Amino acid sequence: MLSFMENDLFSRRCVWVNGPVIVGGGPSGLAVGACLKQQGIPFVILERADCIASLWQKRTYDRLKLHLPKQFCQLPNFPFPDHYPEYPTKRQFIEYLESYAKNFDIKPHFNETVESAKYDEACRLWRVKTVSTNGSIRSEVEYICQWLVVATGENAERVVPEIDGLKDFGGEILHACDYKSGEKFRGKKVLVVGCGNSGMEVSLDLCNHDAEASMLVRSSVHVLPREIFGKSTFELAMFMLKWLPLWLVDKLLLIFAWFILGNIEKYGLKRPSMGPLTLKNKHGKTPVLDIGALEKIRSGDINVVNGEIKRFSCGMAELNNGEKLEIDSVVLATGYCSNVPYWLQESEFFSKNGFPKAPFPNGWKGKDGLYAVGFTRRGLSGASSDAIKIAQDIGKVWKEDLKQKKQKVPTHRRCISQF
Ligand SMILES: Cc1cc2nc3c(=O)[nH]c(=O)nc-3n(C[C@H](O)[C@H](O)[C@H](O)COP(=O)(O)OP(=O)(O)OC[C@H]3O[C@@H](n4cnc5c(N)ncnc54)[C@H](O)[C@@H]3O)c2cc1C
Ligand SMILES: NC(=O)C1=CN([C@@H]2O[C@H](COP(=O)(O)OP(=O)(O)OC[C@H]3O[C@@H](n4cnc5c(N)ncnc54)[C@H](OP(=O)(O)O)[C@@H]3O)[C@@H](O)[C@H]2O)C=CC1
Ligand SMILES: O=C(O)C(=O)Cc1c[nH]c2ccccc12
Repeated sequence: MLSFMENDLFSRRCVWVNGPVIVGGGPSGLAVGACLKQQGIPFVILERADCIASLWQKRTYDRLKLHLPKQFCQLPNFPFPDHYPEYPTKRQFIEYLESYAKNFDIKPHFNETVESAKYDEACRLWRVKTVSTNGSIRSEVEYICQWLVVATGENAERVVPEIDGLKDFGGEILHACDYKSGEKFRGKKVLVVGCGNSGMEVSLDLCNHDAEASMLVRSSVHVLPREIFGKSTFELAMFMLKWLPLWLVDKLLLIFAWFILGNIEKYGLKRPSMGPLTLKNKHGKTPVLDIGALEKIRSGDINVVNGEIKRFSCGMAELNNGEKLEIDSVVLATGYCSNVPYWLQESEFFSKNGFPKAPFPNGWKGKDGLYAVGFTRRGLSGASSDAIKIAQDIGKVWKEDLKQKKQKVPTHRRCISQF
């Protein structure tokens, strides 16, 4: 390790990593780490936050629960405790991840943000640069490694739309990732922009805290019941997909949804023309799994507003159709995006939107030792299947290298023993 300090406020180091560098200490990074540990392969995880799974610990609301049953959300080689409910709470999921990291003795480097990563053709190694600040001290580290595993997630950055007049609005405007609870909005008129799972659940939470929630739907949305005839919709869909084509499973899901939820279009929730799983596969748009918002929409407690925001003014949102909404606060449940294009200098494997170009199940491996985990648009189960494949793939090369090194060892040992 080379290390030098230029002055008190700035340090720069260069570190050789024997094994892969994993960028991101969320469920995906931890899963790869655990699978590598099992093969005795060392690695370094770089995490920009001061904890593991920062999305879950810092950027989600209090009432959040997993919306897929627990068997689809557990990471490799470490099941959820038996006493966990079918849909663990956010706290339980975080505790599970903490014990996962402890069980496999995974210790990420916290507070280190990867700002660039580049393959050095000359030495055939990756150069990964991180920045961390501790008070007034800025530290830069360059990690050099043979393998780079991208595990920064599909939800790395918030999407904040540019809407005229946001500055003139006057009330509170926050993204869903900063929303914790409806407590502080009691009695307030809140506009929730977006009707994905976040928009629906934030609206429901606001309602449960006696706030007046309006939810803006600009295009369309698939709402499915979380359970169909007592069985999880997701599980049922996965089961049907073993025997039936995607389009047919989509049709059946919509028939069941119609049977259980009725016609939701009359509440302003227009369904997309593509089926729910096809849409998820093609465009990554997750269907809403209803956990109670629909009932509040039916009863009129959540007010669905169709349209797009034209501009904000003082205490007001004006829509394209001329409608004006008087509101106190705005929650932007407008989704997330990948941040890979900001730091990874590579354009063959990753596309401009920060997702691997190859669709599932082929988007986990690039060339020159580059891997991606957790970009399958299949939630935690997709991340787990990527992690297993990546660790196996690295393991093969690792064992081969080890064999070659061992073959060289006797001569080396002889040399030493001659002294
Ligand atoms: C509200 C919400 C609920 C969800 N519920 C479910 C569910 O019930 N079931 C399911 O299967 N999926 C769910 N998901 C999908 C979600 O993608 C996964 O749960 C999971 O968090 C993905 O793990 P990940 O490690 O890939 O990404 P993340 O959890 O986002 O972790 C990525 C980590 O990388 C770090 N990072 C990012 N950029 C950098 C950088 N440049 N340098 C260093 N570190 C960096 C981040 O700080 C973060 O800790 C949910 C998503 C959201 C937003
Ligand atoms: N309990 C759970 O497990 C939960 C899981 N999640 C997951 O987290 C991920 C992210 O979900 P979510 O945060 O809901 O994001 P999504 O990307 O799913 O939804 C974003 C919503 O915002 C709308 N939108 C975006 N920009 C604008 C704009 N400028 N004006 C009006 N509307 C806009 C979109 O509309 P349009 O369709 O027209 O683009 C869409 O309705 C998903 O995978 C989801 O399943 C989230 C919450 C809870
Ligand atoms: O909640 C998410 O973000 C997920 O990605 C979980 C998920 C993967 N595939 C799905 C299909 C229907 C509903 C949720 C998911």
